[in-house]
Amino acid sequence: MLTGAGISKESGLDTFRDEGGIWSRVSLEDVATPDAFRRQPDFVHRFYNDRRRQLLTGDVRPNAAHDALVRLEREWPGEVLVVTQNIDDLHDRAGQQNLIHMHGEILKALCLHCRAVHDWRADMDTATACPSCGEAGGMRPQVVWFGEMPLELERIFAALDTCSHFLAVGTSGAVQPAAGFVQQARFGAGAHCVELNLEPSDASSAFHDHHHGPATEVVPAYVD
Ligand SMILES: CC(C)NC(=O)[C@H](Cc1c[nH]c2ccccc12)NC(=O)[C@H](CCCC/N=C(/NCCC(=O)O)S[C@H]1O[C@H](COP(=O)(O)OP(=O)(O)OC[C@H]2O[C@@H](n3cnc4c(N)ncnc43)[C@H](O)[C@@H]2O)[C@@H](O)[C@H]1O)NC(=O)OCc1ccccc1
Repeated sequence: MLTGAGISKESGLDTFRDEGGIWSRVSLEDVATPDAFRRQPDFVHRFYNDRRRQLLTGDVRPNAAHDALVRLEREWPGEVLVVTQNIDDLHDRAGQQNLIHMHGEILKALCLHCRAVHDWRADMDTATACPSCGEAGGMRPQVVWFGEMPLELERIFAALDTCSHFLAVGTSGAVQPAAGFVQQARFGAGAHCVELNLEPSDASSAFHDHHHGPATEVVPAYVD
């Protein structure tokens, strides 16, 4: 199972490429690359502080699509792996167990001095000190930026090589290597591939079946 920003849209979190999406307000080169963080760390911190605060406001919570994937996992214990491109914690809060955040988590922080990773719910800036080494100026959100290696790719590729079903939920298929997972599942493992998305994605042609509509409708309908 691969999920993207579309699964969290109905929980009140913006997607990236849709009308009025995040990348229509700010360019990814200015906030989601290592170079941007070197050039303008305070601007990057403000971007992630805003998204972290939005996630922690009470009215953003898992929706019926997140809950349906938890039911699927309970129905097929040990058989379901959810790989999310999302840095929010909605799958975690819904109770998903076998879950990989391949692009990191906004509620975690990484220290560039000592490489420690900490749970993080507060704002962060260039003066923030690392709870482990005490150094300031090296704290960054534990998220994967463009040009950086996604997390747990070995575990993901191993699952893609052996899966019988591959479902993609709420993703545009615009970003690699995630956008290529369907080809790997279909042609590497012979998996049956299903797209659950508001509209056809850039990778639509690689899927056997398509169920287009809001995630809170098409995911429970497919799972139950
Ligand atoms: C822009 C793109 C061309 N760039 C890339 O793909 C680059 C590589 C690259 C550079 N130049 C290239 C040129 C050609 C090809 C590739 C490249 N990729 C990388 O740099 C990656 C790292 C990329 C990670 C960047 N970080 C993110 N996020 C975390 C940060 C943050 O969040 O701030 S990416 C971010 O955008 C990606 C796409 O977003 P989606 O989740 O799909 O959201 P989007 O808005 O696009 O679409 C929403 C969809 O939902 C649908 N929808 C909307 N509402 C609903 C609804 N209600 N219900 C259902 N569906 C809905 C919409 O219809 C739509 O289809 C996600 O991965 C997301 O995490 N690293 C890497 O390649 O390392 C080396 C490597 C090489 C080989 C093997 C391994 C490693």
